[in-house]
Amino acid sequence: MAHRTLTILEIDFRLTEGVLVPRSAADPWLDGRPPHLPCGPGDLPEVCLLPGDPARVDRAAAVLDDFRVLGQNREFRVGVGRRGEVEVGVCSTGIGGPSTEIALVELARLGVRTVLRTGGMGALSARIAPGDLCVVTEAVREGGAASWYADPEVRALSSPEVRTALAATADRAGERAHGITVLSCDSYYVGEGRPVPGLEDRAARRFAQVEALGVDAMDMECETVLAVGAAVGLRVGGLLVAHASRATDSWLEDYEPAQLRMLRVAADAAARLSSEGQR
Ligand SMILES: O=P(O)(O)O[C@H]1O[C@H](CO)[C@@H](O)[C@H]1O
Ligand SMILES: O=c1cc[nH]c(=O)[nH]1
Repeated sequence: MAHRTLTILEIDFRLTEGVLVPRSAADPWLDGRPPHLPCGPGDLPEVCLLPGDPARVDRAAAVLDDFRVLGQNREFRVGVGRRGEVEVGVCSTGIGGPSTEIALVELARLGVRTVLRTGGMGALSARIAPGDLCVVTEAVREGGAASWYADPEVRALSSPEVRTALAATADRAGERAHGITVLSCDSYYVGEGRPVPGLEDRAARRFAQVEALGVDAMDMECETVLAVGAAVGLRVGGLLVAHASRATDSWLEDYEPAQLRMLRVAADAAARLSSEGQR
């Protein structure tokens, strides 16, 4: 519908029932297209995978048939493919709460109904080794973008049917996926207790604080996906892969195969959830 948009004196107008209407600043969608995600009405299926990293959108081509990229704007790269007979979307969220919030709100308005974060994490629990898959039960909330959508005492939980689909699909693929609680934080370095020159003590205090919480892992988007997604009416869940273990101070250098295992399980779960929705 972009052909119906006119730009006059650098202001975008849309033609609505024969009348030219300028783009609203309060609600800056134009002809059903959002201001950030590079897609429009009818482009996306009802289930969407949400990696943080835009490069993981292209990796999804290895697990989805007829995969095509719809476009990229900023950190938001969007593609669509098929797992079996079922269409599955993939949209990168970028790093952290603010860009993830934007993706969720725009996806919900574009008609997506179920979202699965497919991301990396740092394991805190010694039972989780680098490369292990984990199904998220809950994200511990540390504020940020999600606090505008759900009060701090509201728990950020995955939807039971999404969690069940991910666990069952992982099991069928022969993966021993851990059920985990993840702490989501909008800071990768000091916030995740990593030393920064001159801030080593602060980072060490933070890491001790994180360890005392007793969570299984840390990432930067699960809270937003679960809390904002639920607030805007989506079914939500997350399948994570341990890129690193903070318990053993180990890092998975050959990360690609682990990401593909995660994407394959997530794509199967997405197809399962989508066909359940159609019954
Ligand atoms: O693996 P992705 O989904 O990119 O996410 C993880 O990687 C980034 C940090 O390197 C953060 O966004 C973290 O949550
Ligand atoms: O240690 C890690 C690894 C991936 N993602 C994170 O947020 N932390």
